[in-house]
Amino acid sequence: MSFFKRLSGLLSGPTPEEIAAAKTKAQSLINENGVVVFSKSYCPYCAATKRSLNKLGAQFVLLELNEIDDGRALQSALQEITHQTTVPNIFIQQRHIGGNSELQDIKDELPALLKGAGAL
Ligand SMILES: N[C@@H](CCC(=O)N[C@@H](CS)C(=O)NCC(=O)O)C(=O)O
Repeated sequence: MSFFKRLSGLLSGPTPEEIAAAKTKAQSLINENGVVVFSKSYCPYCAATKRSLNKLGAQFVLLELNEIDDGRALQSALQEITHQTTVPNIFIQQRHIGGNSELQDIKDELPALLKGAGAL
């Protein structure tokens, strides 16, 4: 992508077409994987989520939205799908868990959920 297209995207935000494409991508990722975490690499809540999942030895698909071209479009798409505006945005076996707080709230049932999702 050209520098100017990237800069104009940063200033104006994602287009409806970009959000629609991101929605399809997010939904496919969610449908095709046991555990998906939409994250930002500098986010402390995301770090806590990744730490918890890694501690249990879980396999998960991780997207660092601040590091990919369609990250902002994906965040808007996720907002439309889940009504959640923040990261981490976590899915286990196609179920929307929520953010890190919600993940920590279900810590006790997490190993069973992860096993059911084929992530352990
Ligand atoms: N209660 C939420 C807090 C998450 C949160 O505040 N995340 C920040 C990043 S550290 C966020 O998404 N801010 C808005 C943004 O980055 O667009 C959780 O436990 O996941």
